[in-house]
Parts: sequence; C-alpha cells; structure tokens
Amino acid sequence: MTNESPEETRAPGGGGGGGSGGKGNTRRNRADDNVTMLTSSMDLQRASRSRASSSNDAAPSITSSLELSIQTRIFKIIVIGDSNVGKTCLTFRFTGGSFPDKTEATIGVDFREKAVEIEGETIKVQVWDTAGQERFRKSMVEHYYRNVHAVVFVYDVTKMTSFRNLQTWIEECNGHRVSASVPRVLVGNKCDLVDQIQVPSNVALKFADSHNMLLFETSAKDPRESQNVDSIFMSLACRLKAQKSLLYRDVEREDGRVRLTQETETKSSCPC
Ligand SMILES: Nc1nc2c(ncn2[C@@H]2O[C@H](COP(=O)(O)OP(=O)(O)OP(=O)(O)O)[C@@H](O)[C@H]2O)c(=O)[nH]1
Ligand SMILES: [Mg+2]
Repeated sequence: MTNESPEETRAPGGGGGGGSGGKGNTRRNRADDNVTMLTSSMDLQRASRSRASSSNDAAPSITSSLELSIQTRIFKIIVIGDSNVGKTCLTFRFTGGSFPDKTEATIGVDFREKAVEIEGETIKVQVWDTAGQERFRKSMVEHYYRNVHAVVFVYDVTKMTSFRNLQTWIEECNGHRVSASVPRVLVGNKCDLVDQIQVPSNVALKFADSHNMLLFETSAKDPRESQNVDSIFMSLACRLKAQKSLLYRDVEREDGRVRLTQETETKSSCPC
C-alpha cells in the first residue's frame, strides 16, 4: 500500500486495453462513445518500485518520460461505501477488465490507474479503492479526500443496510470539505444477483436525484456489464475534462520529482 498524494505522484507509462459504449441501466452518460481506454490496471506501488529500479537508466530517457508526463492530466477518483459492496471488484473491472477470483478486505487504500483517451487527449484516471471497514480506514480518511476530483459511492443492491449507510458516507465526504462542484455518482452493485435484490431502482433513483448524483446499477461480476462499469468512471473523466485542467508543473529534474498542481479552466467540448 502506498500513500502518495496526487501532487507527489509521478506519471507512469501505459499499456493496452480498452472498452467503450455499453447498455445503460437506470441513468447513464454515454461518455464512453468517443473514448478509448488505453491502459490496463496498474498498481501504483508496483509502478513506483519499477520506476525506482530503473532509476539508473540513462538520463535522456528520464527526461523524455518527464516531458511526456508534463502533458498528462491525472484525475483522482475515490470509491467509497460499506465493506463487501464490491468496491475492489468494480475498480478491478474498470482498470483490469476482469472480475478478481478472490478478494480480501481492503486495508487503507489500493491504487489502480488507467490511461484513457478522451477527444484525442490521454488522461490518467487514478482510482482510489478505499477500505470499507472502519478499522482499516481510520488513519487514511484524510488522504482519501485530499485533492479528490470525483467520488463514487457504492452500495450493494442485495443489502439494504449498505444503501441506508450511504447517508453516513455522504456526510463523511461533506465533512472533509469536498466541494459541491466535485462530481459524485451512485453505484448499485451486484445486479447479477437478481433474486436477492433488496433496493428497488426507483428508491435508489430518488435518493440519487435528491443528492444530485447519477445512478448506475451494474455488476462487477457479470462480464456483460463491463462496459457499464467503464461508463461510471468514463462519465466522471469526461465531466472532469470539461471542467478543469490538471497539469504537471514544477518539474524538478535533479531528482526526477514531478509536482502536480491544479488549475481551473473552462472547456465545453466533452461529448458527454
Ligand atoms: N455476485 C456478485 N458478487 C460480487 C460483485 N462484486 C463483488 N462481489 C463479491 O463481493 C465480495 C466483496 O467484494 P469486494 O470488492 O472485496 O468488496 P469491498 O467493497 O472492496 O470490501 P472492503 O474492501 O472490505 O471495503 C467478494 O466476495 C466479491 O466476489 C458482483 O457484482 N456480483
Ligand atoms: Mg475492497
């Protein structure tokens, strides 16, 4: 587990992978129609180690990779909700394109990252998969909300308590001075368990509307829903791209550190 803040995160390189479009359930942006996923899951901790091990590479390659990094914007999206609702599986599905065979309760936070292309611009979506269990999250909460760009609230459609507890999660978010302009979405997960659904769509939709959120009902497990899972994150990335510009600045070439600063600009050409 790493604890890098976005300002300190160095942009790693990317690989392949992809997804777009998909059927909607309740309300959904078609953000992904004009979007191409570029990179599969990247554990930032591993990426950090790999960067460290290659730090003896020739200086020109470091310089050119930093120059590439300067062009890359990073959006920090946190995933919040009760333990066992499927936060890890959803983030894994988005960044890795599959459902994990086995998961354990998240301790602190797990970082996953995916590079996506929106209207010709490559953007890194940095997903913070947070711990639902209080004992595994209490020392980390400040870090979750620090400089966050978007929030995904998750409940389990087969567990009414996870839906009722959303109010507490929203209050925690508000209590950490997350601006009202930070986009938030609501995700009802485990829709594949059709015989066990406890949270009706209309109830969830009403709740989402009252909190000015889009609602996505989906399943991290069902591969037919993978594009819908992608849409959760891509709709946010599109909204963020339209709202603000996050740029790497203050390149300190001596030690290879890159600091991310945030500035706001108005852009209006996002397809979603
Ligand atoms: N049927 C079904 N099971 C799911 C789905 N998503 C997750 N699960 C299962 O739900 C359990 C919990 O999933 P996790 O992703 O680890 O839950 P979490 O929200 O990350 O839990 P914490 O890390 O403790 O906060 C695991 O057994 C998953 O296999 C889904 O869409 N459908
Ligand atoms: Mg987890």
